[in-house]
Amino acid sequence: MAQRVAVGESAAGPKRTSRVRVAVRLRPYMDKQDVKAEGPCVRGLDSRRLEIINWRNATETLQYEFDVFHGEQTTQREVFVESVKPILRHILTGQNASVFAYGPTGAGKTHTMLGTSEEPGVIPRAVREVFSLVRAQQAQQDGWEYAISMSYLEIYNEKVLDLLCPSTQDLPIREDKDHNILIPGLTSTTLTSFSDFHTHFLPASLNRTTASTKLNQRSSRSHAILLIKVVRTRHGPPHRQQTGKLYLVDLAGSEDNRRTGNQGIRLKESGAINLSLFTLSKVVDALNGAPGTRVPYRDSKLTRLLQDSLGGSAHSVMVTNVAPEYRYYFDTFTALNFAAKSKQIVNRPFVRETLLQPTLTKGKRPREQGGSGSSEPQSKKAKDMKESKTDTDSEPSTRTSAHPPSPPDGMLDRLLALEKRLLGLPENDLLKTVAQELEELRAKQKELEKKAGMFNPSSSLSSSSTSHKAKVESDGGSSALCGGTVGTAGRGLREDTLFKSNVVPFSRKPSCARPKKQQAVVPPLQVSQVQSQQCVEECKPSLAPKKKKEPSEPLKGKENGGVDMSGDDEEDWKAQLGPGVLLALQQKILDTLNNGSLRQLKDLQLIGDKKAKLIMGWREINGPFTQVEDLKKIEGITGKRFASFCKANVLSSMGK
Ligand SMILES: Nc1ncnc2c1ncn2[C@@H]1O[C@H](COP(=O)(O)OP(=O)(O)OP(=O)(O)O)[C@@H](O)[C@H]1O
Repeated sequence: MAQRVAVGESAAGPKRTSRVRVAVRLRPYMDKQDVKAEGPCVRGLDSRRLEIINWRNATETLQYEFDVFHGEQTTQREVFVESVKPILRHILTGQNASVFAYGPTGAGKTHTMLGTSEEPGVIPRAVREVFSLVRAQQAQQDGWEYAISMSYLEIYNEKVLDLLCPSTQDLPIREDKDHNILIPGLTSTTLTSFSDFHTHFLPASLNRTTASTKLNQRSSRSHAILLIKVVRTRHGPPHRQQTGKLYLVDLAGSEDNRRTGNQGIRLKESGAINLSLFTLSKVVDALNGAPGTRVPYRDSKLTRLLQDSLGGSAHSVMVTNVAPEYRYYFDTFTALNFAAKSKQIVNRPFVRETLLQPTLTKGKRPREQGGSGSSEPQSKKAKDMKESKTDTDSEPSTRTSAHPPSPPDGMLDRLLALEKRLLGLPENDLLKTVAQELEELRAKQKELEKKAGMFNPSSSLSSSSTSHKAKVESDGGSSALCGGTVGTAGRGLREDTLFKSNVVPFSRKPSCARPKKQQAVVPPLQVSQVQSQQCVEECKPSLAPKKKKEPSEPLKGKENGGVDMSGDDEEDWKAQLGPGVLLALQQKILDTLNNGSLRQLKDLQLIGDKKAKLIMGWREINGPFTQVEDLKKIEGITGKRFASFCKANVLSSMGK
């Protein structure tokens, strides 16, 4: 009987493990992607390290270290030779290998994996290499007979589609008793030469689902997975067969739909893409967590399919593609954190081998069975990072940090959690959150209506007096990425400490100047008629007269639009509301601050994209806000600004 044996458990030697090798590739800077001419926010330091400007303080950078860093000038050949070629030999000995390109949309994943006819990428180079490895083995007459085959599929909207046979419907993913992942019905085409591969692969690639989005004219809307299988058979005794699989995966890009401009079908695709990448990051989390943690492979088709390539049996290489322009900053930041996490995954390679029945006739391929087989110890992966040229942009002499550049323990968890939230909630969670929110609002409305009934019901005020649209100038919002209002003075001690170990001053002047002032449309302050009545009764001297001039007088808006309600009557309005109402409304704001998604935070008055992200970052690092006043600990939120925030949001939520 045949049996699959983990390399580590073989008699051949002590336990050996193979971890996921992480390479990061920085795409060349593209003018057209940088409409504000802000320059790059990421740069290479050496053949393993890069740095990115700290979004909390533009005078600092965050440094990361990976197995390999491929700078902007790296050629396709160099990427292949340094990051991919070393793992390919394993598939000739019954082991699995996988290469997957991860990263934000438009950062260069397809370029890396597929490339062009002038600059072929990892996929054509890897397949060519497999053929030449097999030829070399055959030339040695090692007693094995080799057969190479390919399958090609895409996961589109959580459906597995056969790219070699596009008419087939969603294919099932199965696992056999040896935990091999199988896709019954998936076309498998035998290849006899590299040109054979070309013949089948090129037309199949055209079947892949792509579309134009704001960020990429030809954006991959699916995860494409090429499977190259090498089966080697020994016909003399002992009759054995080994199957090695190579997965070459071009993942769809993670997307922030506020930037892609996706709508309709694109938005649905994007939801599926983000969900599967989110699951991928959960899988990575679990693999890095305590032993025995449940790994949620089954939560998405992508992770289910990659199950025997990630954290399992494969020699894996993840090429994380990042883009240097500021518009990709948060995508880059989260991708780097994801990659840094993945670096810790440990795989345990094993040989997939079947002992053949002696009666097997030549040419017949037996079914894979469980059973014992010999295992081949995998040689420990050599640290063969050759020192490549130093990125010309880097200025190591100006750096003073002697600390290891990778983020400190614990920080990664928090950053990953932040990443997940920034990627957006899964659709179901989002719906639940919205439903819950609506429920609360209804209850609040009832409560307010009840209260309103207690005041003079005949008194009325036109709602137009409090509802106003005005174009206001942003305060120059000063992107957090560019320093702007983000100073260091207000930064919490803990945040300072956390970053101290791996941040150094960015040695050149940050190329981003303060952003140009933006025009923002102020959403109407929705104070309902009910509250208006309440105000007239309770706050005659202050609020009522002011309402008259509000529509014609643009208010000072901050961030993404909002109203600056600060003024002489700062404390008056609180008194007018009454302590009970005020407390309830403040609690609601506090809940949003602690639990709100990025979108919900941005829905708060005077909170724009930058502040919302700062709030998320703050609570990731410091835990929940204990009181609304804690907001003052966020950089750029001064006492005055906080007062305006409170007033605008309390009044605004009364209006809801
Ligand atoms: N290393 C590189 N050198 C030159 N051009 C590059 C490089 N990487 C990417 N590009 C170019 O950048 C653009 C976007 O790259 P690509 O389509 O590969 O991104 P992607 O990450 O696959 O995006 P998506 O996830 O939306 O499919 C393409 O025009 C591509 O040719």
